[in-house]
Amino acid sequence: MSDDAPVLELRGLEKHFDTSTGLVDVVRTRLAGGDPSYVKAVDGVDMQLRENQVQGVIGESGCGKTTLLRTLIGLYEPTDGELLFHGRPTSEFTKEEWTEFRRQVGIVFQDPFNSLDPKFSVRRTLAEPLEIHGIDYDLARIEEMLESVGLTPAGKYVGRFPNQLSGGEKQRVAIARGLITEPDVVLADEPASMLDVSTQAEILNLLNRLTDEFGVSMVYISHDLSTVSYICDRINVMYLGRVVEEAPTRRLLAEPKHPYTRALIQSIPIPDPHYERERAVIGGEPGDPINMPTGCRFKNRCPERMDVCDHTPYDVSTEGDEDRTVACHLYYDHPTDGTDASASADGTAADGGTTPAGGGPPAGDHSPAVSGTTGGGSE
Ligand SMILES: Nc1ncnc2c1ncn2[C@@H]1O[C@H](COP(=O)(O)OP(=O)(O)OP(=O)(O)O)[C@@H](O)[C@H]1O
Repeated sequence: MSDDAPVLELRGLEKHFDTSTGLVDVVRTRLAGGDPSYVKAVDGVDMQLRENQVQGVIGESGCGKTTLLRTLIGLYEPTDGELLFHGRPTSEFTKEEWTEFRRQVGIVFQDPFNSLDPKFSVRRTLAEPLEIHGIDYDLARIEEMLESVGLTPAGKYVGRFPNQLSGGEKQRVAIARGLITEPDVVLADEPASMLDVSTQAEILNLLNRLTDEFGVSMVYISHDLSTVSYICDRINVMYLGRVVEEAPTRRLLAEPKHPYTRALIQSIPIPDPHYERERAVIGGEPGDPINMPTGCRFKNRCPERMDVCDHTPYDVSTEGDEDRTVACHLYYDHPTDGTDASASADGTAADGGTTPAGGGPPAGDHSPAVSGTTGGGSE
């Protein structure tokens, strides 16, 4: 495995679900001359998780976050694309490599109330992954781990069962379980969302500290931009199965590019009654992941929709400095004669004359088109 490769890398990862309910359904669809329909839950995601980095994935319900996480864990086989761990494609893993992968990738689930086995004491909960992976341990190792997650004195907790723990304590046990095999990566699925606000803050602070202390990288998924912003180094904004913007957290918050990201940021509540801000409303419904809209998937809800958005899928731009990407036509020059705008991504047909639908200002008034853009959409 390559040393300078990202810990985890996704290349065009896809996970589509067949919506046919059974053989009869498939035969009926075929007889009617149709093809089976698929839910494109994850539809071409690229991401790199570097050592000691925390990558956030944010998006509203149904955008594909959980499916992405389950595919990363290996619970779902990708429909297409590749998942690489330390530079090696998981599709080539041997049985032994999968076992090692499972040791190296810890998971913290959203619901601490259901993710712990009610019949297992805290001691057994932490001992189980060590035993599965044939790692020698003693009680001191378990107690040390409990102390690390703030369950002190550890002796008070080892013999307890989940029903004797508060929600926050349960989540600390779940985090301890995720870290006890000393993984390289932790995948966290909204680990604070089911806890009360003060406990949420404690769990976020704990994760922040532990990723530093244990030197682990983390993918943190949530629908809540404020928690993601708090804990993540970089943020991936996901919409209908795709990442539409990726940037370092600070840059994404200070200068969001994609209209969807801007709306997400404007909808974060500010706990100050004297502060007035125009709250963004993301009108309309997200598109249907079975019948994806042609062109841009966000177009029906986008306040900056242009003609080109109707027929050409997202382009991806690295905005010149290679440190962030945005998949939006606002960052390209486009021809005005209706030809496929993806041709402009290489700069050959650029004219800068983008005309927003509905008579709005030209795209350049919002964000000038940039050079150094990469290829067109892939639909
Ligand atoms: N096993 C499945 N079979 C068919 N469709 C599925 C399956 N799992 C998820 N989906 C669909 O895939 C899309 C993405 O779902 P997913 O749960 O990944 O989104 P999400 O962003 O995690 O949403 P939430 O925040 O509500 O959990 C949804 O349209 C969902 O209905």
